Amino acid sequence: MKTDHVQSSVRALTVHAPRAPLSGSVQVPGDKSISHRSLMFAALARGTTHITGLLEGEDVLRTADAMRALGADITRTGAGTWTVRGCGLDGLHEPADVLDMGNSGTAARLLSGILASHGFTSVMTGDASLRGRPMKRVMDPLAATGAVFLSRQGGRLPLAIQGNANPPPLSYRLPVASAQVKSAVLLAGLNAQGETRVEEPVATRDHTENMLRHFGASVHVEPMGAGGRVITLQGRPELVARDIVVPGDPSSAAFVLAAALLVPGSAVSVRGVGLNPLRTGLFTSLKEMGADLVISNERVEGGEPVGDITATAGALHGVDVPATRAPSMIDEYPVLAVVAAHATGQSRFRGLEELRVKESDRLAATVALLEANGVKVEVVGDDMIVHGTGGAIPGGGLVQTRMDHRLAMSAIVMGLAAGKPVSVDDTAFIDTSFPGFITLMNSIGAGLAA
Ligand SMILES: O=C(O)C1=C[C@@H](OP(=O)(O)O)[C@@H](O)[C@H](O)C1
Ligand SMILES: C=C(OP(=O)(O)O)C(=O)O
Repeated sequence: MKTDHVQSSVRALTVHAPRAPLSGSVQVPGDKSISHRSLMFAALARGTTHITGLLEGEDVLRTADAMRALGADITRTGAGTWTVRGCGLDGLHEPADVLDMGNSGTAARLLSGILASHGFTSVMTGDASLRGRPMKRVMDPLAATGAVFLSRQGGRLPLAIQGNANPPPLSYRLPVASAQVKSAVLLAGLNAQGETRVEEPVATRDHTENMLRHFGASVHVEPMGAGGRVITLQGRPELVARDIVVPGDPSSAAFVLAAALLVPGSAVSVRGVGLNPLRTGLFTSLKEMGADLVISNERVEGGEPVGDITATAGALHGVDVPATRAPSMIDEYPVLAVVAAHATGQSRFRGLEELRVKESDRLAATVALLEANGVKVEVVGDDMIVHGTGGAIPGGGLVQTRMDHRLAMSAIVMGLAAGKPVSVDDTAFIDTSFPGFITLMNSIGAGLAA
């Protein structure tokens, strides 16, 4: 039986409400989406890229290992500071072993675009969670490269790819609102002669578009319909190394800010948070709930908007979040559901079908998290309806985190605001995206057993 290295360190935790309000000013680790892309694109560029603020979570370290296996010279020179000596577009070589992408869907799916458009054979696998997630959503568009894919039934890892070094340009309309699928197609198009085109009916995070432009590719984005976009990429660009500053991850800041909103008397600031408009749906939703959330010191760092966010505890009421907002907050629904459980009145989150295929079935897992702690919640089609307690989450339940880092962190936030302690079966997977989370939460007074 393959032992996934994160699973081998199960870390259960019982969370009690803190004796005093949370307070302080912190920084969260670098953005996971931008960190993955920094390593991948720097490896494809000519020259040496210096990265600061890289997220050193398990998921991103898997990407570093994979790009090394493909020939990039990647070195850690300090906390969050890394150097990548790139190979150029044609410089990657066949990996000598299976590429293990751990728990990371972003790593596996973006890398599939690179592997499909290089003239060698490679095999990707992952942990039990990732091996259960759909890869057909990238295999389908990437088939047009002429690459050959061999996967388990239903398009699941392990996946073997015999790539084509001279793919035709691709043209694809996304059937699901997925930045990972969009990015896989664009990455494959890098090696194609001609223009690759991706239509997305709903805009999704545009870190790939921004960063490819940063490295010198010709990428154009045009509006399409109501909220959609067409992205075009000119193939075979000369990608040139350029330094990268990774902002704080808003999907990680979400947990710290939510805890501050729920623990009475708390006020916490998170500095240097990425504020890419396609990542800030949670903050919009929290403000609609009446949250005292103040964004200050806005600036641009490394081409991305950044700001400091201060959350102050106070009364919250229910919110109706439209499906069109989902892509800009897709990873934040578990923790938003915890905030909604605390609020007064009903909240409805619409169009959550994509939650079913994350590290866990997050729709089912979030429902179970709430119900185990005495909160009434329903699923109607692809919508979740949370019946807020008005500040009296009963608690006292055990949360099964199902190898999902965001379930574990959401359960911890709930425990800090519940009447009775909340038990979390395993916090180990938090290291995939937010190493040091428990230490950081204790630095603002959470009082978690380390
Ligand atoms: O492109 C990315 O970096 C990501 C896109 C999202 O997945 P989908 O694009 O599949 O929605 C998100 O859930 C994931 O955490 C990171
Ligand atoms: C879904 C997530 O990441 P990935 O798809 O990379 O596993 C996440 O970080 O919530």
